[in-house]
Amino acid sequence: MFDLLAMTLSGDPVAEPCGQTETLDWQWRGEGILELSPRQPCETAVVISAGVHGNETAPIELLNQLVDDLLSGARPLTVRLLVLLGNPPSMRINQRYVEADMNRMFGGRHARYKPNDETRRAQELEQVMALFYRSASAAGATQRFHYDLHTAIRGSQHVRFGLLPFQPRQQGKVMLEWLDAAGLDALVHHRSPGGTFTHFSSEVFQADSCTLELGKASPFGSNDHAQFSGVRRALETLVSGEPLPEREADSPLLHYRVVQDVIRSKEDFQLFVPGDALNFTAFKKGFVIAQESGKTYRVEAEEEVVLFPNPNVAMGLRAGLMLTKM
Ligand SMILES: O=C(O)CCC(=O)N[C@@H](CCC(=O)O)C(=O)O
Ligand SMILES: [Zn+2]
Repeated sequence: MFDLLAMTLSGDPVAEPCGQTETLDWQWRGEGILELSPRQPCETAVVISAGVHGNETAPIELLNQLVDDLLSGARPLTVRLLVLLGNPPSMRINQRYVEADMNRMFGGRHARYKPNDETRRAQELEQVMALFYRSASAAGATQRFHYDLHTAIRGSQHVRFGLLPFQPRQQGKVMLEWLDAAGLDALVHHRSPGGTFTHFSSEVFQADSCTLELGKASPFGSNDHAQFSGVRRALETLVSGEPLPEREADSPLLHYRVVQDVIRSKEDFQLFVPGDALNFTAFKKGFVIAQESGKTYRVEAEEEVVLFPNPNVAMGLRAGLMLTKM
């Protein structure tokens, strides 16, 4: 049977770019880009992406299994579904990216970079998403979701969490209930626009969008999928129109807001978060998080927690986020 991940990793041209099962039609729209449509009319258009960072393999495996279940008929499809494996060349070499981080390029920001495979791919994904949501709307699908699946570089005090892109409208109630049911430990609310894929889908297509972080990056085949069973179950219910699963978590979902974006903008940038600090480690007021000529980042609230601290990002990019509890 058609194996999305194997097909994408092989890089081979696809012999049959479209096909059907008893209940759905599928179409290979480009490398790692698969659209699935049920024969019945539906109100919901869903994009699920993974592999925008090539070394974040757990969600790629999870998504591949979901596609397999749909194509084999083990699971019914009741939504229009676009599945995207974001950055196949970086998946092949198990690296976050080849030349530049694609998850900073969306919303046309790819035009600010020297052209490369990743700028072209970001543009292609934007176009594919636009066509998908438009054609789904024309076919009567009015509700749009986008979940972009990632894993973190560091270990984390919250193993499963989501990041909601900044947007002026209220976050959709249906999505918030879904995120809770998926058993996430925390939700981070961005406070400014960014070049992420979910910011793009939220801003341009008014999709209910969330970046999901599932554990720590490991090579293909070495992921503990039991950690993400709630998210897998929630995705299954989403694509099959089933009731939400029961939340499997000991504690309620925590909410954080971003209070500082730490940007590496000078060569002498230094980050003072210890290399072994987990995501969501707390720092007290006054702690110097980072410094470069002309700028010092300090904890300003009584306590702030750090997310994605990384001194090795390219110039001009985010080297960490500071959050407070909401
Ligand atoms: O662990 C890290 O440093 C990064 C993990 C990751 O790729 N996270 C996403 C979050 C996107 C968002 O803010 O919505 C990213 O940095 O692109
Ligand atoms: Zn990522």
